[in-house]
Amino acid sequence: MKYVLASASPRRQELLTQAGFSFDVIPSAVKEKITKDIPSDVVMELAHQKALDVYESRIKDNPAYQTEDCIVIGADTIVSYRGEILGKPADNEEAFDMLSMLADRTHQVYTGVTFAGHISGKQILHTFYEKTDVTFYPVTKEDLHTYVDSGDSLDKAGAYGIQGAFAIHVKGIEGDYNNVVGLPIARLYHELDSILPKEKIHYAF
Ligand SMILES: Cc1cn([C@H]2C[C@H](O)[C@@H](COP(=O)(O)OP(=O)(O)OP(=O)(O)O)O2)c(=O)[nH]c1=O
Repeated sequence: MKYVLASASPRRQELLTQAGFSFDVIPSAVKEKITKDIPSDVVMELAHQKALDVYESRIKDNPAYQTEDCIVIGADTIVSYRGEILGKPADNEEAFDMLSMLADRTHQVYTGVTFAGHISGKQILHTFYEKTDVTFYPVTKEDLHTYVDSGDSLDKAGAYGIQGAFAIHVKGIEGDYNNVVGLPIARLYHELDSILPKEKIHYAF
């Protein structure tokens, strides 16, 4: 079994490696197009676009991937607060505004995941999402500025990384921590398990 991660995110690569998978990395260059408006649909739509883009442009007709079963994994993460969808902030000002809105409240983090590939000659296309609730303590303006000025916000949905310095403001979470970081690895394993014969899921441990 060959796995391909359709992502440039170092966090997703780390999580998949930690879980014992070996895989190639082929980031998707697809121009993401949102046509849905509820968060779970948006992340599934974007994960689908990323996985399918890599599968169709780099895998499907590539002889190097024809001799074996292959699954491309695409993922997308967004933050949602009261129906508003927050992706990556455009600049520090937007990052500050996002974090001001999220401070002292509970918001949701959604990650969508798509498997696109071929197993025993049959096409596979499978998508799911996972949701985690995250609650922040109240955060002073000064602390928000310090964090945003560190530059950690810009490549992250909702303008924070739970795995970094912003962890000091996280009061609690309900659900899968890894889902917030960008890949719900336990759900991913169980979804693979639900669509593949057990002997086909090759991982290191
Ligand atoms: C909320 C949160 C998000 N993030 C990250 C995960 C994702 O990398 C990023 C959301 O952007 P995405 O568009 O989901 O992913 P990406 O652009 O980083 O990578 P690719 O499209 O190539 O797969 O935010 C954290 O690292 N920590 C957090 O606490």
